[in-house]
Amino acid sequence: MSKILIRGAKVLGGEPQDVLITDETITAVGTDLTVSSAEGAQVVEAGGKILLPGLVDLHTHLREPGREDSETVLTGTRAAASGGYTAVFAMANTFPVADTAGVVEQVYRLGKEHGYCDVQPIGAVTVGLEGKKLAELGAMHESAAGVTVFSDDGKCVDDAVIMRRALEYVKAFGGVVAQHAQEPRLTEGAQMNEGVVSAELGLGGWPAVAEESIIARDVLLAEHVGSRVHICHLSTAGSVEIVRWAKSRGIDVTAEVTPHHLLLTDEMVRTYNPVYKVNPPLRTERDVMALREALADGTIDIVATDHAPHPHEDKDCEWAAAAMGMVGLETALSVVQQTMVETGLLTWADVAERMSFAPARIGRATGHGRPVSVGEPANLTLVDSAYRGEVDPAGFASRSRNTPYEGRELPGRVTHTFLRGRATLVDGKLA
Ligand SMILES: NC(=O)N[C@@H](CC(=O)O)C(=O)O
Repeated sequence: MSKILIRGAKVLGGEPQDVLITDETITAVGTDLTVSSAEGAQVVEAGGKILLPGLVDLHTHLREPGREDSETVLTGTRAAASGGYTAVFAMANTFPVADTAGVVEQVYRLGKEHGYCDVQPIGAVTVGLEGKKLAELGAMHESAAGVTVFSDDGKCVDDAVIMRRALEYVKAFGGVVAQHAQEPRLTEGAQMNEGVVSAELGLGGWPAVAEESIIARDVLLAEHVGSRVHICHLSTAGSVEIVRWAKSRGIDVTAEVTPHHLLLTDEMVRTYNPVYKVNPPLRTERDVMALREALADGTIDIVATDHAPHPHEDKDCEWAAAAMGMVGLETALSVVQQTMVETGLLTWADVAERMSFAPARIGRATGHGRPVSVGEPANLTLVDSAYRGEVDPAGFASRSRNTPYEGRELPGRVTHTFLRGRATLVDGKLA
């Protein structure tokens, strides 16, 4: 029997408590466990630190199979553990595409084998992400991977009939379609947010309406068929308004925002540094403020990283040729601390809701996003919120280094992560 005592941590940011883990389970939570049941336990001194439920990322690109030069299930789940995650949902835009039971089972098994973080594969909505023909959604759901989230992320399911059918199909087993909202015709040749900066730089603009028009259509489709839709990476103030309206109407919609859309704006593109090139693009200060407010008031349900690793050669080139995407697993919590907690918009308990409880609910991740209480699986994250330090990508566990935060000071550091009672991260080092 293995026992770990986490001593004096502020559980969800509240009063200091001791938390006892026995094997895989939380077996005691209280103010002084040292004398009683905790005898013989290995002690983790956590005075002043915040204890959260293990984080859950609904939007991670692990790249395996096919682009192991940028990330693998092993390196990606090590990055996840470093960032405090105990479960990640792996996007389907791999090579081959995760559009069959075979591919999703492979990704699922790799996650289990490596043991750093649970991997829940996301299945493609359409065969080959081509938007033409529904993939085998039922077979992926019934496979060992038990897929519940389907997405063509990287591409939009732009055909309204295909989207309708997908929504109808997943309804039968309580699944959800996660839409990458990007009207393709409106974003042909787009390189950055359409606005003042794109006009000045002479780069192809990506209008907000390309995102908003798809969200408007899809919440109406979800209402029409009585199904559940999730909107990936909201990036505009208008998208927030549409989701707010849909929720007020009782439509079953959930939405995510990435850490980078809570912090960075299209002003960064003036550097022409492709590290800032991402899909959806960085928007304006007004959008950033609307996204923060929406995450605070619950219009946006969760923070999801959209961790999109790319090798050096795909990013270290001219803007137009560069791949889109940023890594995010290892900096997400720090960015949320800076933009949402230190601004007074969220408490740590709210962070637990938006980065663990709610994503686990949306994706039906069994055993994750559970309260820190007796009898629950010990999936936990310990955060030193007082820490201040510059981001050094050389220390990343991810195989890729395409972070927009290199050299930037960010607050907070995950010191320990526990996956079912086993430490995957100890004192900031992978176990
Ligand atoms: N978010 C990104 O900028 N990139 C994603 C896919 C995508 O959404 O384009 C990727 O897979 O690299």
